[in-house]
Amino acid sequence: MTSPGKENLINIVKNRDEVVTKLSNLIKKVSDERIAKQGFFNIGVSGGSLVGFLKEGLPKIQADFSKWRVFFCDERVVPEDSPDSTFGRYKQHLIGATNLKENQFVTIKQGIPAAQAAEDYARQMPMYFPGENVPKFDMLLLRMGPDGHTCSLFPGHELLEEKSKWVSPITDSPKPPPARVTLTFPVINSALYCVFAACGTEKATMVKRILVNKEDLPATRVKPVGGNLVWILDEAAGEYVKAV
Ligand SMILES: O=C1O[C@H](COP(=O)(O)O)[C@@H](O)[C@H](O)[C@H]1O
Repeated sequence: MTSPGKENLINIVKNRDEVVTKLSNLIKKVSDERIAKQGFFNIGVSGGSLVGFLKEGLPKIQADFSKWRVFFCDERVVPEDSPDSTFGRYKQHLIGATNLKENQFVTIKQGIPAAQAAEDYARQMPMYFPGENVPKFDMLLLRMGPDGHTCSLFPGHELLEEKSKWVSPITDSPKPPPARVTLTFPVINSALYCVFAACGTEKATMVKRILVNKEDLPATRVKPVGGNLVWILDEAAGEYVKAV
């Protein structure tokens, strides 16, 4: 059961194709609502397998992409043409496949140290979130790594406790590459929608630790205050979880 206007917290669908479809339809719905209300849609995207989901799903939806402003939940401090560059992968797979243009991506500067890149990214934000004490994204598309990390927020790392910065550098990421820039929890938990999409048996145990056991892991700390938290899982990833 869902409350009116609220999304299901946990959605379990049959397979990866249905995850992609459900995710894309939710993005379209929220994009339409936000554009009708404010004239634009501020979305934050993650890297990893999400790029593949969006590459398949977004070309099939009729969203007004011209009104989108695309930010990065995290980014690796590497040249844009590196296979590790999240922007590089979106540029390769989404621009052209959708009506999104390169200048709609709010990118993280490369060729400078992570600390400066994080400052520069944070400095760009007020332009897109005028008058907001903390940027309130319309939607953040998140992933969960095998250790429970999300964005570039890793288990046990001091960045989990960051309370004031909107964006932080990290230079000791346990997952390579080590230098990255990430949104912090104050921003993540201010979003209107935080959406995790995950597939496959390899995610099942970590999904259980987060959604059933509620262990204190980075992905468990995603709890948007006054917003919606949505998980979209296939049957394999959701093996130990009940849809609610
Ligand atoms: O390094 C990263 O990994 C996580 C998880 O990615 P996935 O491979 O499990 O899809 C991702 O959320 C993050 O953006 C990325 O930098």
